[in-house]
Amino acid sequence: MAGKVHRLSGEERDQLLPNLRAVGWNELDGRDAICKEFHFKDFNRAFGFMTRVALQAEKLDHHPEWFNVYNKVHITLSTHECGGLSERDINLASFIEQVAATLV
Ligand SMILES: C[C@H](O)[C@H](O)[C@H]1CNC2=NC(N)=NC(=O)C2=N1
Repeated sequence: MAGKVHRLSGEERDQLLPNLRAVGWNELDGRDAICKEFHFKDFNRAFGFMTRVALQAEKLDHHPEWFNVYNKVHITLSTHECGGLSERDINLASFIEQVAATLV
């Protein structure tokens, strides 16, 4: 993804975050980032999910911080380039939701 990224303004957050909060994304304490834990039926589904997210992340050059144990995947999104939340995180979170909806 080329181009400048900026940290979301208060107004942008008011506009973009409620949809993600509604589906279980939370803002971190002490860090400008969002996170969510996904639960799948088994490891196979969890890893299938991660594979699909990984391929998209690579395409977007925007990578999740994540932790997997068996059927759980905990994901944190933030943009290093601007030191906080940007539109890229919102876009990747939306994609992640679409993938999860087909696998949970
Ligand atoms: C050089 C490379 O494009 C950058 O480091 C990319 C890679 N993946 C990234 N992933 C995330 N989550 N945030 C970034 O700012 C970021 N930057």
